[in-house]
Parts: sequence; structure tokens; C-alpha cells
Amino acid sequence: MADVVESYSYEDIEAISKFLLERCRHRPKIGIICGSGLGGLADTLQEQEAFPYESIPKFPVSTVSGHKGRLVFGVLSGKAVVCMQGRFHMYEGYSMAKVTLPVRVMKLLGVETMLVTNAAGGVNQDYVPGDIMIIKDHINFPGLCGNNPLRGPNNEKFGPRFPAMNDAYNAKLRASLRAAAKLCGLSDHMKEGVYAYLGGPAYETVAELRFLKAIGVDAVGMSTAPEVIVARHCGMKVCGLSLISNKGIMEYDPSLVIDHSEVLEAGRVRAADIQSLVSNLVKLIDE
Ligand SMILES: O=P(O)(O)O[C@H]1O[C@H](CO)[C@@H](O)[C@H]1O
Ligand code: HPA
Repeated sequence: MADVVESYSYEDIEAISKFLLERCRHRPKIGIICGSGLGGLADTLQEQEAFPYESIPKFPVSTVSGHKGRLVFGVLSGKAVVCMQGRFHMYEGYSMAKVTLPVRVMKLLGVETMLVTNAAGGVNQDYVPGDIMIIKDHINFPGLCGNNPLRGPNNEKFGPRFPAMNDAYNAKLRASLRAAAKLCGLSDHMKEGVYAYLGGPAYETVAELRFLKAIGVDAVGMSTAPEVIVARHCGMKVCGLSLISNKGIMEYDPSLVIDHSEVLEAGRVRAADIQSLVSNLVKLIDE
């Protein structure tokens, strides 16, 4: 008998999505996960219908500042979308099942395309705070050691036991993000690179950042990869972007510090740009 890993049954997830569908008139095919400090995007939706996480049965609640904790349905660029205004992280003490529960709920709501956003530290020395990195690929550090969100009995109704991840970040959507960036004059701030997911909540040591740089990582954070794996497992198309909120500290210089308020401030500075980038992207998504 295998160890028991916390999981939600198909019926649990179906019940949550039914709860939402019965109370909401939107039928989104596009889902958006808002990263630290990037939740303002959800406030720009038209015809909003919002559900605080506390009001949704079996949903976890947000505990991190910069994550408001609401599922917001509405219209963006003429299309129905659903936004997670705040995500869940493993470092908050949540199981992988809880971290990724909203992705499966979105699947049963009818979401086919997922845009995942985050704030991340720049590891690539060419990156400066305010850059926006299109995620080309990720390295899932907890997953490499076995803490994968798909660990545990596989639910075939969602997807296969051994899903491929070599094409996790859809090439066509990445091209659409580049086109959207051009439309809103952001091309000069765009990068494309590899995101490393670490468990957190401590920021990285200098040695850890040097290690990440040596293996080809461009940006580092404490989210995203679990959501993307679960989204791909159930057949969603995925695209991701990281707002580079700070430079990773690669020198032994105690005068350099990184703080979550700096991460949130970077989100405030780029809020309008991210909103126009995402609304232009949504325009370009085929439904
Ligand atoms: O990945 P998001 O949720 O955007 O937030 C990032 O910012 C927080 C650290 O400042 C961590 O949660 C990290 O993952
Ligand atoms: N490291 C890890 N996570 C982060 C960072 C960072 O420098 N910035 C924002 N999220």
C-alpha cells in the first residue's frame, strides 16, 4: 500500500466547479493566475463576479501579502476570463493538492488556456527589475526530489500517469505574447528564459543563485511550476510570464538585501504594462 498523499477526488472538484457555475454567468475558456503584486489585473475585468476564497467550499485561503484571495470572473478584451487574484504556495504549508486545486477547478469550469504570472528574481545578469520574461521552460526543484503535484494515485479523468512536459509552455502562445508586447510598446523590456521553482520561503543564498546561473536558469521564484504541470496534465495550453522584480544577489555583500516589499513595489510599477500586455494577449488567443 502506497503512502497516502492528500488529494481531491474528481467529484470534490466537480462539486466546487458546479458551486461556481451555479452562481456565475460567465463561461471562461481562459484562466489567469496573478502572481505577487500582479492581482490588479483582476480589478480591470468588466462585468466582474468575484468569489472570495473563503466563500468557496474546500478552497484554501491566501496568506501572503500581495495575494488578495479571490476568484474573479469577468470580461477582458471581449472574452470571458477567470482570474485567481492570489495563488497558493507550498511554503504557506499547503499540500501540492491544495496549491494546484484551482487549476483543476478551472479545467472543469471549461478553461482551455492558462496564463500563469509571477514575480521572480533575475538570475540572468542581463535582466533588470521591470523586465518581463516569457517563460520558455522551468526547472521544478521540489519535483526533481519527488515532490511533484502529480505524486499519488493518478486520476485518469484528468490525464495520464506519465504526462510529457517537454512542451509545457506553448510555442504559439509565446509568439502571441511577443506580438502582444509589440502592440503595447513593451518589446524592449521582454526576455524569454527558464524559470526555476524553489520551495521558499527563504530567498536564495549566494551559492544557490550561482548554482542556478551555472545550470542555465534565468529567473527564480517559489510558484508556477506545480500549476503548470497540473494544467498540462489535464490538457490545457499554457503560457507564463515572470515580472523580474529584483536582481538575485550573487555577491557576498551584506549591504545588498532582498525583501518582499521590493517584489510588490515592482508589481506596482509595472501594473499598467502587465495589464495591457495581458489584455492584448487575450485578444490574440483563439477560442
Ligand atoms: O510567485 P509569486 O506568487 O508571484 O510570488 C513570488 O514572490 C514571493 C516572494 O517575494 C514568493 O511567493 C515568490 O514566488
Ligand atoms: N527569489 C525567489 N522568489 C522570488 C524572488 C527571488 O529573488 N523575487 C520574487 N520572488
